[in-house]
Order: sequence, then C-alpha cells, then structure tokens
Amino acid sequence: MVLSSYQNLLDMCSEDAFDFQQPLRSLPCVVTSHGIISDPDLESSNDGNSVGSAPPCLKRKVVVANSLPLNCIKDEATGEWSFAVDDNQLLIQLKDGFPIDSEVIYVGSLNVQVDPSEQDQISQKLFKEHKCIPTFLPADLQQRFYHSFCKQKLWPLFHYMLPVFHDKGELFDRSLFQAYVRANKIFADKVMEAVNSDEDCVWVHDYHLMLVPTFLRKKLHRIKVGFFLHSPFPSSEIYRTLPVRDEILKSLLNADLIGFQTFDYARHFLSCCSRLLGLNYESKRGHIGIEYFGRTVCLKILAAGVHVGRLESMLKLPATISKVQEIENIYRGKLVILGVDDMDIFKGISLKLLGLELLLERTPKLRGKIVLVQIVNPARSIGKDVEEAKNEVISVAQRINDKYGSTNYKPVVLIDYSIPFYEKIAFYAASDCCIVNAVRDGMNLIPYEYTICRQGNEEIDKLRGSDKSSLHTSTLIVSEFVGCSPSLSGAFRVNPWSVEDVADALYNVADLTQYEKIQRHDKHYRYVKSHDVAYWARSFDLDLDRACKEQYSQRCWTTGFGLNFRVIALSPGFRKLSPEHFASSYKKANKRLIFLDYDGTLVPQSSLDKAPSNMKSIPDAKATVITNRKFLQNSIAIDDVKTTSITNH
Ligand SMILES: O=P(O)(O)OC[C@H]1O[C@H](O[C@H]2O[C@H](CO)[C@@H](O)[C@H](O)[C@H]2O)[C@H](O)[C@@H](O)[C@@H]1O
Repeated sequence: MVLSSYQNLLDMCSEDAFDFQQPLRSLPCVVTSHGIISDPDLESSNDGNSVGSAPPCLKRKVVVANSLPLNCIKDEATGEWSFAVDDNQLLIQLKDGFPIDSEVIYVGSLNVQVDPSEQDQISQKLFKEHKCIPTFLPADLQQRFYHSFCKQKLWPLFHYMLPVFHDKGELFDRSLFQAYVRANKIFADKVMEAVNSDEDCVWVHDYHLMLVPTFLRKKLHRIKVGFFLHSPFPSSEIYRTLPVRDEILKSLLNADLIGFQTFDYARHFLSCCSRLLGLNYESKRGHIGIEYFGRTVCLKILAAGVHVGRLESMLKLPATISKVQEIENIYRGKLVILGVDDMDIFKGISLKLLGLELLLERTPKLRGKIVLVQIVNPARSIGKDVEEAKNEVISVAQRINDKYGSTNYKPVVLIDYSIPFYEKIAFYAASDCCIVNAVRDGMNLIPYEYTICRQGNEEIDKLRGSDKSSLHTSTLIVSEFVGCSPSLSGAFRVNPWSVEDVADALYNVADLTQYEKIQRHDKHYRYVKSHDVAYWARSFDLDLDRACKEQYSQRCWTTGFGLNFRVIALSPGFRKLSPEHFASSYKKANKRLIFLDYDGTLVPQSSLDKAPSNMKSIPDAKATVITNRKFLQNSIAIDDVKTTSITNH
C-alpha cells in the first residue's frame, strides 16, 4: 500500500506512479523471439539510446554507484574533457572477482557539471572507452540529492547521529527526499540502458541509491538485483526516526540480495523489517531470507576487502621506495603512528589527538620519541559541521605541538591536503602503527591497506639494511565502532570516546615486543590477503546468482478454480513450459481462463500466443504448489474476478 503522503510527494515529483512494494503491476512481460523475457517499454526505449548488446557469450554485470570510478579533467584552454580510470577505486577492482565471461558496465555520476550540449558525446566516448554510463544530474538536483539529503540527512543518521529537534534547520525536509527519489530514478533509467536480458545482473552500491532496486523492479520484474550497503545500518531505534523509513526499507526489499559489511548491520536491518514492516525472516542453508510478497529476499554478511595486487605493485614503484626511505630518514629513532582519514565528523580525529596529548602528559619518557602523522583527505561534504571539525583538528594539533614540541620535534604532523596514492603507500610502509579512531564507520579499509604494505618487499627490506626490527611487523589501534574491527583480532581495540583508552593503547603499542608485533602482523596479513576485494565481489556475485536462481526458475505452477473461471498462476519458470501445455490448459478450462504472472500481474493473451514453438516441454511441470496462498488470493483482485477458491493439486 502506498502511503498517501508519499503519493502526494510523487505527484509533485511528476514521476511515474511509484510503488515501493511488490507486486508491482506494471507493464506485462513478453516472450521475445529469442526466448528472453523483457519489458516492451524498455525494448522501444532502447531503440535510440541502447548502449549495445553484449556479445552472446558475455554476461553483463552492471555496477551502479553514486560515482563512476573515473578521474575527469577539463582542459580550460581547449574545452576538451579527458577521462582516466582510477585503478585505486574499489568499484574498478571488484571486477577481478567476476567470472571471465563477464562484461562489466559502470553506471554513476562524474561529480562534475557537464554542459547538456556535451553530454551525448561524452556518454558515447565513456561507453566506448571505459564501459561507463554517466548520469547527468542538473546542478540543483545534485546539490539537493547528494549534499543536502545524502550527506546531511542519511549519512549522519546511518552513523548514529540523530537530528537536533530544537533546531528548525534539522527538521526533515520532504522536498529533499523528493530530490533523492528523482536522482535515484535517473540512475535506474541509465541502468536500464545497459540491461540486455534477464541473464544480466545489476549490483547497486551504497546508501545514495537505496531506491534504485524499486525503480528497476518496476521496469523489469525478473531483473537480478543485488544491493550492498557500504555504510553502517544503524540500530532500529535510530533508523525508525527517519520519516521515510518504510519507503527505503521496502525499496531495498525489491533487491534479490542485500549485502552488509557486518553481522550487526544485518541484524539491525532485520529488526527494522520485523518491527516496522512486520516481516518474518528465516535462516535457510546458511542464508537469511526475508519473505516479501511472494519473493525471498536474501541477506549476506560480507565485509569488503582491498586489492592486494594493486597495493603490492604500488609498493614496488621506485617513487614509493624513495619516499619510504625519505620518511624513515626523517623519523629515524621515533615511533611513527599513522592516521589516514577523510575529513568527516565521524572519523574521531580530534579524539585521537586528545589521546596522544594525554599519553604525552602522563608519560614524559615518550616525549620526543613518538610522532603521529595524520593524513586528512579533503572533505567530501560541504557542511558547517565538517568545517568546524577540521578547525578543531588543526587547533588541537597546534596545541599539542606547542606544548610538547620543539624546533626539531613535532608530535603531530598534519597532512591536510591531497597527496598522491604512492605517498600514502609509502607512509603505510614506514609506520610502526596505524590508528583508526572513527566513532562510526561502515568498514574502513585503511587497516587492511596498512597491513599489506607492512609486509613490504625485497627493495624495502634492502633499505633497512642490518636494521631488521621493523620487517614484517605491524600494529593496529582500531575503534570498536568500525566495521573492520571484528576481523582484526590482533588489534588494540579502543572505545574512541574514551581518551584514556586511546592513550593506553598508544602506550601499549610503544611497549610491544618484536615477537608480538610479528605475531599480530602475521595474523592480520593472512586474513587480509585471503579476504581481498576479488573474494568479496566473487562471493557476492555467486550469492546473487544463487538467490536469483531460486527465485526465478522454480518449476512449480499453481492453479486456482472459481465458479466461472480458472486461474493459472504462473511460476517464475513458466516460460519454460511448452505451448502445448498452455493449449491443454485452455481445453480443460472450458471457462474463462486467466493467466497471472508469478507476481500477480495479468498475463495478456497476446503474450501467451507468442510463446516460441522451440521451447522445450518440461515433463515434471505438473507439480502444482501454491507456495503463498494469501499472496495469490490478494493478487486476484483484477477485472471482474472477485472471489476464488484455490485448490492445490
Ligand atoms: O562520501 P560519499 O560520497 O557519500 O561516500 C561515502 C564513502 O564511501 C566510501 O566508504 C564506504 O565504503 C568503504 C568500502 O566499503 C567503507 O570502508 C567505508 O566505511 C564506507 O563508508 C569511501 O571510501 C569514503 O571515502 C566515502 O566517504
């Protein structure tokens, strides 16, 4: 049922009628000449804009995320755009986990404004050269969708920050959600340009695009959709404060598989589905399934990983090696603690600095001996809160340096500007410890990158000459509120809100024996190496495939009888049934015959007539199982059919 207030919103939005839940009574499917189920609307809309068919042997994987994994620069003198794939991005790296016969297509925004006159040409170029399909959001929509709704509303809430109710500026502004709806529809429309058949899979990423599954399902019932949430999913007590909580949950449930970084996030999601939507779930063969309108939506817990090969090859670069040497020379004899964070209010950077300040206050012997190198990546959002957090970091760092520093020694080295990736790699390789002190973070891959880089290589070993003390060692201090924490059993786990905890952990790191450093490193290294980005992607892809197979290829079919009609409710695999089978059903009926698609949509006569004659008959198709009686009864509220009695055969 669509909430009436929500319906108003959609009317204002002037988008198609939009229902967040199944069954979606949209356009009927047809059997095309090659036996593929598709949407007539889609077929015609593809005529002009299609991005081309995948060669027959390739299966398309359409990866959709807010940003395309590209760097783009406009030459102001010539007006020419240049685009380069960013190999350091997770989205590019995940394709290593896909089967070799996959064609990976990316859909997302470029994060720059492109003049409408240039958009077509750029789209063609990006598809041809990089298999990327850009979404172009008008500047105002981009602002409202990304900066105002995603970054100011969803991002804080998903990181456990409740709006401040006495501040009017914090009240929920429905027009911003409307922008979110519109933007998600634009992304979904672009995805549909890339989908060729029901063999293709769509993998939607992160909290920016939580309505995409519904827009896709509405277009193509049998579309295979996976969704992965990179950010945390908060406790239901936090989530339920979101005024559009049901719409978002229902939309996510239009995916076939929903992935989470940790067990806790999945647990919170399940609590929300049960408390807010009254849905049941069960664990089947190691998977959690939620029954939703005749479909089973699978849940998966699988933390993202890093691209080990990429990090190893970056580590080998001569520029990296000489940077490692430079850093080691600068900080020789000191314990180097490294922090790498985005400038964001949830990264707990000031709390980390306060921990260091307390350590130096309590432990005079460490003054002059310990350095925190804090790399701060530029902020991605533009809120006042981020500016304040940044100013606070700068002023606390300054205070510590004034108090405990000297001409030759600064306890805090703040790098608050972009540095090339190889330099970051060099800092990892040269640091004794890495600290992640976020008060909330979906996963955080920094400890994984650090661990791989600390494994080093021959060139780095040579640099260290006879001083082997830092070879193949690493130490981690990790907040208990970040997703990677459970996987790092050898890390010092801290409550980031406790300055004492952080100070103690820093002290313990300074006190570790060489043996312990090796042991902790080894444990983490083995885990990170085996759970890399390809493992994550492969595992998600296989589970999506499995979830869809179970969903869409059941061979059972269901039949219902009424006084003057007969209902054939078709199972997802119905198109595998032979035309003869249909014919015999017609004959037996002797009455009005109604065919319903598996999700309750009326199947038109014309579609059945088109069933290709070369389709194979399935002898065991006589099994008649009504899997969800209530669902079927609800679905039959069409035309003049008011009541029915359903018989199992
Ligand atoms: O800042 P946004 O444009 O809204 O993007 C959100 C963040 O996305 C990425 O982080 C998320 O995915 C990571 C990999 O799974 C995970 O480690 C992290 O916890 C998630 O928040 C990106 O790495 C961040 O820079 C973005 O801020």
